[in-house]
Amino acid sequence: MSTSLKGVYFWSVTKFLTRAVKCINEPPYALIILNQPISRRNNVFHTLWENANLKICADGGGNQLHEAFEGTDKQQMYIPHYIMGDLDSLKDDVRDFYISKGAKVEQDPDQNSTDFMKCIELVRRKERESSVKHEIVALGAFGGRVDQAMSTIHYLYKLKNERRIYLLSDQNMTILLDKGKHQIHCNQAIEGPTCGIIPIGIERAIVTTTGLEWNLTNSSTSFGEMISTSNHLINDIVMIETDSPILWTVELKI
Ligand SMILES: Nc1ncnc2c1ncn2[C@@H]1O[C@H](COP(=O)(O)OP(=O)(O)OP(=O)(O)O)[C@@H](O)[C@H]1O
Ligand SMILES: Cc1ncc(C[n+]2csc(CCO)c2C)c(N)n1
Repeated sequence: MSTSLKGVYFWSVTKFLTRAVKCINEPPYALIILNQPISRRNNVFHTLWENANLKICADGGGNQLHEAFEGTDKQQMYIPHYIMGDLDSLKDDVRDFYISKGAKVEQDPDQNSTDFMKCIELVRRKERESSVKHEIVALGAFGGRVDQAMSTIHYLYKLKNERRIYLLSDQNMTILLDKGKHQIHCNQAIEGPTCGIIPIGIERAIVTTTGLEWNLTNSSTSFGEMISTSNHLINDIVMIETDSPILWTVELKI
């Protein structure tokens, strides 16, 4: 994944939530809607949707999209390009509704990969056709099944050298920071104050931070030793240097 000349990775985790109009300077992204409730109160959904180049529902994610806007005009507005998965969750009436509105429904029965991974495979396929590289925003990544949440984090690891993936849930944005230096641009009107640095999937990490209330300085972090949760942003720029991949998670005020 690309870094600046100084080898620093730049992140703007709220850029998706604040873009008023499609911005040509930002990399295109694919929005993947997972099978978790979409809150109608979530007033950034429209922004996320409008700015996405490719809109995909992962199987039962189609039911969630349909249900979230049931009985409103918006149900007709939010038509995904694809519904993809093994399709053991997509309801027949939802499938028929979206097909009638022009969505493509694709079934992949493979029982060794999740619907989320099938959606990522679809993004890869579309990229081979168009040579456009997408970042990925996955909506509804946490809040339900723990095995699904862990599987999603596992894919962050698998894809860490391929592309940026942002996991969104109702109250959080989560990304994987690979080993190296990271400059995270936070918009405190939307993000924080609460954040965490989670050394999951590795033995331990040595981490140094600035911009947090409880900074780490060459601190060793691992499960059973110390992990930084319930930390607070105190700056719009957070710097994190780590010798191993770690999760960065920040609360959203949306
Ligand atoms: N309870 C949940 N919590 C978090 N994520 C979920 C949950 N349920 C589903 N997902 C995400 O939404 C995607 C689509 O889920 P769906 O319920 O349609 O299929 P599934 O059969 O439960 O999942 P899969 O086939 O991927 O194992 C999953 O691949 C997963 O990424
Ligand atoms: C070691 C191992 N554990 C679990 C599964 C089951 N599984 C993993 S992804 C998936 C698809 C669900 O739509 C299913 C059934 C497997 N195949 N291999």
